Amino acid sequence: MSPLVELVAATKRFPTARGGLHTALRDVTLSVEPGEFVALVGPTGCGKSTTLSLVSGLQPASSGEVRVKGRPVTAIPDGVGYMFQTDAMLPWRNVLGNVAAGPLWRGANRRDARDRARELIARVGLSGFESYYLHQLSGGMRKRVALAQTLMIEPEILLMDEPFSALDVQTRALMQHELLRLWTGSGAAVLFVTHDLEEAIALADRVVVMTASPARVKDVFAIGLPRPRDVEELRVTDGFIAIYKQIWRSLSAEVDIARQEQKEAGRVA
Ligand SMILES: Nc1ncnc2c1ncn2[C@@H]1O[C@H](COP(=O)(O)OP(=O)(O)OP(=O)(O)O)[C@@H](O)[C@H]1O
Repeated sequence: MSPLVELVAATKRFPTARGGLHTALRDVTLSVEPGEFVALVGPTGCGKSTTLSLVSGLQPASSGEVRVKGRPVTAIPDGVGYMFQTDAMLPWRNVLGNVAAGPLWRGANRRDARDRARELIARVGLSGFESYYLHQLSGGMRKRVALAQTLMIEPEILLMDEPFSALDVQTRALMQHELLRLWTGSGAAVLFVTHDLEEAIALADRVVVMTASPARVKDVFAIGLPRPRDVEELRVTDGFIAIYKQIWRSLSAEVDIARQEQKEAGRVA
């Protein structure tokens, strides 16, 4: 059986302002199996979001192959949910209206969409807040709305691009916990981009370390920590600390390279 998500020697080049080409990804080979949680970590600007945009069909690969459910990605594939760092909530709609919006745009029956939205609002812990608007919600509550919006399509694949990075430490831990709770048993595969190595280890089955730009896959680490996981308790266990040190050795070398390159670019500019 083919993996749910598969990149084979995927390369992405972007045109630069000076008329040249910038290689953001080079020969990235990566797969995600059904139900698997994979985290991508790498230095700032290395190409993590670009990897997600190839899988989501938002950007075509310049060369190589990108397949979802065994088929080449040419447009946004069915069954893919996307959650970004920024909120995707419409300020003029309340929580219920926002969560129901996606299926309504796709022509779903109004009552069915709203019933399902209510169900999901309850699942993310926001019962009673259906009529609230964006400005009446905390950062964590907005993330819950975003999760409910994404789950409305019952995604087989969840692409998450630093979804919790704007949150304070406590709310972030709470949302990580909520994500694991909602993901467990859903059967969905997750491809999760983060700057935060602790977050990657706490959540994922595998952590993929990407190189400094252009991004390649440097190392892949299997996270054998047992589930269910308590993301806060886990961080102080010997197993967590041991795998953290191992991955950090790989990642920190790339962070140093990226910093050095930035310094040199600054000197040239
Ligand atoms: N649409 C685009 N057009 C031109 N260049 C782009 C485009 N999207 C990304 N890039 C460039 O590709 C490189 C990788 O960007 P990307 O956003 O994928 O990195 P990242 O690892 O997700 O960054 P961060 O860690 O800061 O979120 C960067 O140099 C970026 O400027």
